[in-house]
Amino acid sequence: MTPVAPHDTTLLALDVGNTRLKWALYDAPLPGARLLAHGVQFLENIETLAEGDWRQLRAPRWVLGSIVAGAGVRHRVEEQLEQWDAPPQWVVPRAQEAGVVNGYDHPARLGSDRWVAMIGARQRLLARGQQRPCIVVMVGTAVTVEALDADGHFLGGIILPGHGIMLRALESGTAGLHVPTGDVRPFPTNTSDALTSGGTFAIAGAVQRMWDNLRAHCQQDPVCLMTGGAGWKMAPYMTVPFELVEGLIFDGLLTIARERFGMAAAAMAAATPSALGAAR
Ligand SMILES: Nc1ncnc2c1ncn2[C@@H]1O[C@H](COP(=O)(O)OP(=O)(O)OP(=O)(O)O)[C@@H](O)[C@H]1O
Ligand SMILES: CC(C)(CO)[C@@H](O)C(=O)NCCC(=O)O
Ligand SMILES: [K+]
Repeated sequence: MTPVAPHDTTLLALDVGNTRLKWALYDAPLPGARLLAHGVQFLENIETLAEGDWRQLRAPRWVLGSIVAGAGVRHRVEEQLEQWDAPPQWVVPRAQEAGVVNGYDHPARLGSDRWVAMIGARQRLLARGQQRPCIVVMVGTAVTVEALDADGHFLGGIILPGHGIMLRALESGTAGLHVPTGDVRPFPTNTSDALTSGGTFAIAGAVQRMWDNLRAHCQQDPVCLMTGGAGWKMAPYMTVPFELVEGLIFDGLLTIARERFGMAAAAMAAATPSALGAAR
């Protein structure tokens, strides 16, 4: 096992989705921490991490992650982390955390990625003084659209198939549809364009609907933050004002990390001022 330096405050943050694992190493468990290294790996290739991307990595003091893949994947990720002395903590959605109140019927049954992204979104809005209703869109294997009111109450959200799953479902459920990539057009006139546009409009339309629902509920225009690996593909076709933000899940993990490890990190930083810098 690689020992951690006594005053090291590094955090390894993990976002394990249904297709890919995304990781980021930060110099401190705080929003705005310096990013030291990051990467992404398809779930099939998790076994290569310890001997590959993570081989030369500075040993993290803490490991905090969101995971929505199954127990088998979690176990395989944990095996890759064994080289370090930091047992991973996996976020389980609570009734409330970091300024977000969880309106789910069974709070722990909410996907941890959805919870963490909402905490990241809330932190981002508050950091710039915007206390407004917020729609959080994540575009990945699945698509989720969450609604938060101006006080940080998660009112509820929707889950829909991602673009890839929609098209594969059509391909396997019909005789006449295959899945060549087409273009998004207002009035598609061939099968490829019809499929590609259908998937894109389904996502954009779902976001519009949730935005309308939230505006009607709050009597105020919501902010819409969109994240996820395929967010940029949706950007040209959105019908509500939105911001594309990279790494909302990592913002959320840093915010949760501050609550869990911030005190310990501050104490270490006080012992060695150079470790964190005077600004923090
Ligand atoms: N044109 C498109 N518009 C919207 N989404 C698309 C488009 N093309 C592909 N996608 C979706 O993007 C997903 C791939 O994005 P990416 O690999 O970044 O997902 P991810 O965020 O890593 O997923 P997860 O976190 O669930 O593992 C595919 O699953 C597919 O559904
Ligand atoms: C919906 C997904 C697949 C999105 O990644 C994930 O958040 C998940 O598995 N959620 C659990 C069920 C729920 O959120 O209600
Ligand atoms: K995801």
